[in-house]
Amino acid sequence: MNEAKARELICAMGHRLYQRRLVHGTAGNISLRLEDGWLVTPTNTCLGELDPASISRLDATGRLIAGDKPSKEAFLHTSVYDVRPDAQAIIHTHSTHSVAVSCMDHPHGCPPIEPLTAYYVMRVGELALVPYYRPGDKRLADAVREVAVRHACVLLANHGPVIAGKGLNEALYALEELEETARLKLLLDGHRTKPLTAEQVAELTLI
Ligand SMILES: O=C(O)[C@@H](O)C(=O)COP(=O)(O)O
Ligand SMILES: [Zn+2]
Repeated sequence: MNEAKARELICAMGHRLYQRRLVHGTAGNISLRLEDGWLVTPTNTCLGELDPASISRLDATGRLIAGDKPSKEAFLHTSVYDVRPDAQAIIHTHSTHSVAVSCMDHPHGCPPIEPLTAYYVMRVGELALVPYYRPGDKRLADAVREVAVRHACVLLANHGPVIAGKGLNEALYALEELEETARLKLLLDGHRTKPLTAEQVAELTLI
């Protein structure tokens, strides 16, 4: 993709996330893969007010070659691109309901959100949970790398979601489905629920 166009797309996506209240303040970051590196949003920037010229341009080794200082999670984005050749875009947010679920005590080995609906399974698949590390910690990027091989959607404990997609729109739609299903999970708290069975999940495919 043409770099100028990619810069515009990142700014437009930041604006959409902000308008939809999926990000607030300066939380979250967005990246887009280029042929020889990638673009990532600058650190400490409001995603609703991005300037195309300030977007950080990193080369294939992760070195900054243009734009402002990159997101502190640039390593985390690289980890995902390294292990998911299909991923062209990544969105990380602190979307409220997803963060709420990320703060719950999940039994070891259980996904943080059960397969409550078919659409959740088709858009998000099985959500991986990564233990808490300080934002920007290299260990966080390493932990994400381990699970991103098998999971396009990852939830960082006490932090928020990281979503990889074939494009920015695909990542956004998965993020929105995750956020709405996290809300459903919280609404269902205290109610007897009946998630889909393994057989029902198996007949669904990610779209
Ligand atoms: O939670 C954090 O601090 C980061 O993961 C984040 O969301 C924003 O960091 P920058 O992209 O460095 O602004
Ligand atoms: Zn964050």
